[in-house]
Amino acid sequence: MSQRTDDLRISRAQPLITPWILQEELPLADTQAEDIATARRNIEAILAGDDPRLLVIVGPCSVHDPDALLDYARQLKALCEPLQDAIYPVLRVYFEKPRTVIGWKGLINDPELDNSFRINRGLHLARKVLLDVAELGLPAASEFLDNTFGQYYADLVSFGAIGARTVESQIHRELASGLSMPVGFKNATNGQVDVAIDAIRSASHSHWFPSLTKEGTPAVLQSSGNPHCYLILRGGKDSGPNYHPQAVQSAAQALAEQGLTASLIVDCSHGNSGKKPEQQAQVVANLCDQIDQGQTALRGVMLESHLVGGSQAMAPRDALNYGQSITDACLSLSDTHPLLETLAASVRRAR
Ligand SMILES: O=C[C@H](O)[C@H](O)COP(=O)(O)O
Ligand SMILES: C=C(OP(=O)(O)O)C(=O)O
Repeated sequence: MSQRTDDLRISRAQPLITPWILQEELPLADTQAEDIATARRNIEAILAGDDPRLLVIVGPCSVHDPDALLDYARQLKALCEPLQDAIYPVLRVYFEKPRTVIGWKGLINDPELDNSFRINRGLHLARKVLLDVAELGLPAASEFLDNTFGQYYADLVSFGAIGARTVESQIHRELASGLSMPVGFKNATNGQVDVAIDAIRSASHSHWFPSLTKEGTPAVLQSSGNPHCYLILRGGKDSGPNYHPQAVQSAAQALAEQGLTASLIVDCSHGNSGKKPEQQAQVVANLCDQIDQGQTALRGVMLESHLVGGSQAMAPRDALNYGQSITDACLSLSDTHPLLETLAASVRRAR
């Protein structure tokens, strides 16, 4: 045999379920499909400035325990009911975690949290969680990281995010150009905002790119371009937080200079909180001042919040605290509630 030159570093290959089979097993009911289409339209209207409410994307950094997520979702929904005239809550349901170096990559990649990497089970669980969230009547937001996993669950997502680590990736811009929901692009981890604006411009165009059909066949897809792409300010390593009035105004201006809607979402966590969950409250207070002062470009906020505040180290499933993050530290839901009320009060005053 001649010298082998291929797959030298692939030690295993396992079958992957097809999107079609997963969707057949876990179908989206007509009522929930209507709800998701309505939620996407509502989010688009808010971000376009046609609906005066504030988009609030709130929930755990990542889903590791579907029961705890659903528990959180039920409680969040009840807390937001009296605030519905002013804020539009969307649950963070994040399954794909982009890591700075290494670490648990989320429920799809390793659903048992034990390095067994049962990805078929992870896809199954992710779809089931999203169906349960849809049945509760809450729209879901999720980050798309793998460029094929969306085929398994994007039909259940009302807001998509492209993260700070992939905002400059052409593959992710192509993916966003074909997604059926509004998409937010984070500024880069170093704080650069212009790359996210480039991403919005790129994703608004049609692209041809390789992907997977629902039947699981490799295919070249042509997208039509996504006209509902928006900027998410999340702060950065080099330039620090970017939620304060000057940063928001300058981002709004940079968008307008490119002929884009001056509309943005501020992520109160990540680089804007230095990953200290309690700092999210200060960011919210500052954003409320900006809303009070008539900053209309500010149309959404993102909060990382779970049943229990803080975070815990990865451990076997039965040794974990219920309802506490195993990725970034979160605010507790009880500490999140007053922030939601404050945001709603500001929106009512200003709009
Ligand atoms: O949102 C989650 C994290 O900030 C992101 O996945 C990076 O995490 P890491 O720096 O701990 O790898
Ligand atoms: C990974 C995330 O954020 P960022 O891309 O801003 O680091 C996230 O929102 O989970």
